Amino acid sequence: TLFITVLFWVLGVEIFAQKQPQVLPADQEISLKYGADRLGKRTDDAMRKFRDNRLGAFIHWGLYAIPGGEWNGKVYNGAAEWLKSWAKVPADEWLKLMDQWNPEKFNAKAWAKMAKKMGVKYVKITTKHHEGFCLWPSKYSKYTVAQTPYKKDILGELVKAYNDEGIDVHFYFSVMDWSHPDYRYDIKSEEDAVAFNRFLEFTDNQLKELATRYPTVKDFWFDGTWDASIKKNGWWTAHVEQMLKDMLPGVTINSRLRADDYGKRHFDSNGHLMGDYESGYERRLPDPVKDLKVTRWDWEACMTVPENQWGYHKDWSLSYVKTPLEVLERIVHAVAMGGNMVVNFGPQADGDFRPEEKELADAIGKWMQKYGECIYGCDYAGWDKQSWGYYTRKGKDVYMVVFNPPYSKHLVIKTPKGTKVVKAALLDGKEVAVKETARNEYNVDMPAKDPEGPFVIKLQIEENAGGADKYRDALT
Ligand SMILES: C[C@@H]1O/C(=N\OC(=O)Nc2ccccc2)[C@@H](O)[C@H](O)[C@@H]1O
Repeated sequence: TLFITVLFWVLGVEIFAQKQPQVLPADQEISLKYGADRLGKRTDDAMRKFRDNRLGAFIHWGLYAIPGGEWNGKVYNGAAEWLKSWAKVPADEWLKLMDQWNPEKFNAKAWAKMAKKMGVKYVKITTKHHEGFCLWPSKYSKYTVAQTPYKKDILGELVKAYNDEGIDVHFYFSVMDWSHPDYRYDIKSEEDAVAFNRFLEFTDNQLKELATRYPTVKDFWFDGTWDASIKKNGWWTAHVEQMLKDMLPGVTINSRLRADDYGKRHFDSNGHLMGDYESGYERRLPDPVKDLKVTRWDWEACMTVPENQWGYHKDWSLSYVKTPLEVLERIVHAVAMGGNMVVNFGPQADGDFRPEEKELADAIGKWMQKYGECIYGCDYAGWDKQSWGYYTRKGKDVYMVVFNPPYSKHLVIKTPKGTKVVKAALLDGKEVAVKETARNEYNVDMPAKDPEGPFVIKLQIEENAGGADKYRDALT
């Protein structure tokens, strides 16, 4: 009996183990059925709009906003949207929070106006987070807004309000669903496999429901896809990407959804990006000197204002809260490296925003109003990073976004070979002096009047300017 038991256990583990790729010479690619289906950046209009939008906002709103990080009198300093996990609350007890879901201050039009004033071009909304509570009246779950005192379709109200303001809507969707009895963290038995296949069908149905009910959605941002159960079902992640693209031509899909034949995530076993843009830069950014590889593909970063709070937490004193300037620098840093930035908001349970978030939206909006042309439609300039700040570029225009003015009063520029700086001016047209100091090196003067905050200088350049120059390299 023992032998049989061990045999079955070994077989079981063997059958449900993650497939491993054969090892090949480095230059040889392995054949994949569920790897990247495209090499290089997408060049269609829908992707161009995704890229040109550059600045987005995240909305993390769910039952977790009600307790706001506190459970049974204990405040947890972990991410508030994970409180169910920190406080070890059983799903049925957690979902009883639905009886209190009645955001009497919720006004979708006011949310959309706030986003418009902030200058975001898109908003990513948590349709369903890990807790399994749906902001839309899904017919595949009993844990939705329809079964709360609020009753109405919050997601539908938000999609209309944002779209009416000309703001694109993206859907955050957590595959991991703590409310669903068929969710599995791993597949270790036939029973696991049967249950999880039921779960994948349920998930397909919810995704088709979202795509059908809200056809103006421009993007699906998948999360909750790191468990072994998903990595062992790379085929399903490829199927979901294709299913949504068939239903909504042009829709964009993030890399975090995807796992290939061997469970490799984001980048397949041959190193190619899956999905339409990399979504690994969460609360961190690529280094502007060491990580220039990211300029080869589309990517989108997302960030929290406290150190790590996506959902509403009642006590922001528990961690460092970024100032508007620190948020702004991250936005510019992302665009300067060819990426998008999504700034997170965690609305209160009553449907209003906390004062810090309203002040942040206002401050960012004021800057974008004045300097947004160095963000929207801009990309990596390809020039060496300097200490005073960041370059962005749009066609022939190169922008200097200055965060750290030097005591020398000169902003040093090093241009690529064959590129000359012809003129430099503030965005109001006022010129600032440019002096060539060496081959491909210039000093740009700080403006006479201190801009009192991060500001932009627009450069007029001449590329492939040939001809000998007066400089001699040192003979070393
Ligand atoms: C945007 C955030 O996304 C999450 N998790 O993200 C990740 O786990 N990110 C991650 C994981 C591994 C590597 C890089 C990023 C969620 O758990 C969290 O509540 C929030 O919705």
